[in-house]
Amino acid sequence: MEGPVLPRGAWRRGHLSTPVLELRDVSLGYRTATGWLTACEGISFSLAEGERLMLVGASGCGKSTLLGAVAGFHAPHAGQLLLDGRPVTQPGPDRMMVFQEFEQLLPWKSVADNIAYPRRLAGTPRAEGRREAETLIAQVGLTGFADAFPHTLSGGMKMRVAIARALAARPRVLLMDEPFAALDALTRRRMQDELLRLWRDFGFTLLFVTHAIEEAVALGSRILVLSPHPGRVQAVLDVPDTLEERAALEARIHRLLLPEEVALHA
Ligand SMILES: Nc1ncnc2c1ncn2[C@@H]1O[C@H](COP(=O)(O)OP(=O)(O)OP(=O)(O)O)[C@@H](O)[C@H]1O
Repeated sequence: MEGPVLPRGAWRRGHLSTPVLELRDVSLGYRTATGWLTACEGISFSLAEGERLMLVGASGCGKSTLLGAVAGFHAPHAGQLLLDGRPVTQPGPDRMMVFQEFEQLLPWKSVADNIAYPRRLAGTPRAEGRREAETLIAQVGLTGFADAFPHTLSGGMKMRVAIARALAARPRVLLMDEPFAALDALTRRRMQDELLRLWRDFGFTLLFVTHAIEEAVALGSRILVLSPHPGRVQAVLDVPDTLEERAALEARIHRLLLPEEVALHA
């Protein structure tokens, strides 16, 4: 197989010590029929180039809202949200999002055209976009499917296309919102391994939402644990290297997220 057409760190810009993403005391919420609903509050963290930060927390603690704010879909109610030191004000191809839904591809475009689409929008010539797409197709294990249409693919294959499309845009941060939650257990495991392999190839910066603690420990370099609704930062934990230490970290996060259940089993 050809080497990555997008070499490791191709879309890197800043100095290594400058955070790619920084949240300072960010609060987010929604105006509802009955008033203001705070989704999460006082959130501060920064994400360095090449880091893999996992957001975990109970359902409704604001994980997707937080990711959506980084994507530029919601403005903070309070605080600052900075990408490369500049406030995020709108969505952009520098923050590509991969969702859980299988139907996130353009159904009328082939696999290659879906993957090339963000680059085409950015003005990349068709032939170059196609060449990049074909290399990415090989890298996500879909050789032979460049001209297939999304409806002919399995859920796992669609997810591979969505990841390749996001990487094609060379985002400053790759945003993933429970991307593997709808896959069967085996495919999910395989996709987790593939994501780490792609990360080793490309060195992208990752912000990943999951409520699966094992997935967070398997994929993250750091884990941010949010408290239940409205979400606040409960802990930010480095993921260690050894299996024993990782098992201990999983147990610790379980205790943080499910204190009652742990007490029941004590
Ligand atoms: N469009 C919306 N309008 C009003 N309230 C919303 C909207 N979207 C989310 N919320 C509320 O904001 C809070 C946070 O929701 P969010 O989806 O961010 O949580 P989450 O941690 O991602 O949950 P889950 O793990 O179940 O996906 C919840 O109380 C939810 O009901």
